Amino acid sequence: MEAGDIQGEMLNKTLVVSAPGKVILHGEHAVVHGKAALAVALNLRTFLRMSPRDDGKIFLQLPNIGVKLWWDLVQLQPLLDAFPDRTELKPPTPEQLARLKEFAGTADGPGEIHDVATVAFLYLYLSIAAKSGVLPSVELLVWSELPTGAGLGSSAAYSVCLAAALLSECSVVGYPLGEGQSLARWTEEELDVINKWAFQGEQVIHGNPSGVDNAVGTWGGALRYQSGKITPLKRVPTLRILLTNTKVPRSTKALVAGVREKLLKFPAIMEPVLISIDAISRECEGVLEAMADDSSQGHYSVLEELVDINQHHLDVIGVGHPALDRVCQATAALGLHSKLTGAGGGGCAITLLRPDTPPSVVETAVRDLSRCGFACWETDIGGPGVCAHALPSLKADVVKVLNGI
Ligand SMILES: Nc1ncnc2c1ncn2[C@@H]1O[C@H](COP(=O)(O)OP(=O)(O)O)[C@@H](O)[C@H]1O
Ligand SMILES: C[C@@](O)(CCOP(=O)(O)O)CC(=O)O
Ligand SMILES: [Mg+2]
Repeated sequence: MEAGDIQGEMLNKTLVVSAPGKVILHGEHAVVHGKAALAVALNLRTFLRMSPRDDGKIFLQLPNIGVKLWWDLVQLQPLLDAFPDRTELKPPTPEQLARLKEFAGTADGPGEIHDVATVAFLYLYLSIAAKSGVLPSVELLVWSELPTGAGLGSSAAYSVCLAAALLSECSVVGYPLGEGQSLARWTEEELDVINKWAFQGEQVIHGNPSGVDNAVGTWGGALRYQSGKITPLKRVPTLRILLTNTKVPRSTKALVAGVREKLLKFPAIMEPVLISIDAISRECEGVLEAMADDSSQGHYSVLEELVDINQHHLDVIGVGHPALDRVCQATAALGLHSKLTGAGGGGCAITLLRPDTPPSVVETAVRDLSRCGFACWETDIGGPGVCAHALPSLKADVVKVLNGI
């Protein structure tokens, strides 16, 4: 395909999309090895604004990580050789990734975080261009309320936003926002397409993702995920969750690779731990369902025990961290129960609160955890998946960032 040789149809208007982060209640890491995970959408989102240009250039701005790049379409066009239009989506090959990394020229740049985000963008842009026959000249700005690299699925929210916007721009899916609407969602079939492409972005960022994070980013709400099968949890009670970001940096890709190594080294020891984590997810799902009809306090004791057991398991598979231990200890001193969430090794922990946990206990927990240098807040869960927005309908601070102010 030549840069000027447009075969497909372009949408050619400004798109604004958002996707939520997530909290994994149970099943992180085990889900990479075919076990079940329970995950819920967070009320913190990633936003993307994409506008057409008429100068044959592509601009990419990622203010969370200080990336500001641009390319000419004629520079990108030769890279399409590495992206044959396949009907079936295949994982990125090491050759494709090496070529994109070399092209992005980030080898002597500010490091892994920037490389990965840029290469994930280029990978999705070029694969969708190869599929649709459209190589659009656009400027993109992606900004997130989520901390990046902290276990709350920022990589998946980033991939979901890119997939939704690029697929819409190249008319692989429709753009659902009509005239006068402030918010709209794609059809179930289109969401399925967006989710599959977002998984490709996660493969670039994580190496070997399970797909749970992009599923929550796409569908929102609460779901059970196992080996690609997404089951919405319809009867989840309103859970109160305290989130703590230890601010210890870590990479999901490295942690997932570490667990795989341990599993290969000690299969007879590690596989039973993963089986037990799977059983915890199933037990938790049963309890959550029972709570929809009966809100007795006994259910909370079981949920708390499951949190404690799983935290120990996650330590055993090597994804704990002293900072996460401090969260568990500080909250245990107040009778609360915590576990890491996401890839661990630092990043975030969740603390389960009961409906009647007194405000004074929550305030003390927040104070104690803040004194450790952690960020800590009570959060809402179960928000919507990927959405298209009219820019003026978003919160003023988000509009400001998306306008590049
Ligand atoms: N808003 C964003 N802007 C740019 N890159 C992002 C953004 N959110 C996530 N990323 C990419 O995802 C990576 C973090 O992914 P990961 O290690 O899986 O952590 P998590 O998904 O838990 O936040 C970042 O290093 C960056 O490359
Ligand atoms: C560890 C894992 O289960 C979740 C990773 O989540 P996060 O990138 O830390 O937000 C990996 C995966 O499911 O792909
Ligand atoms: Mg991630």
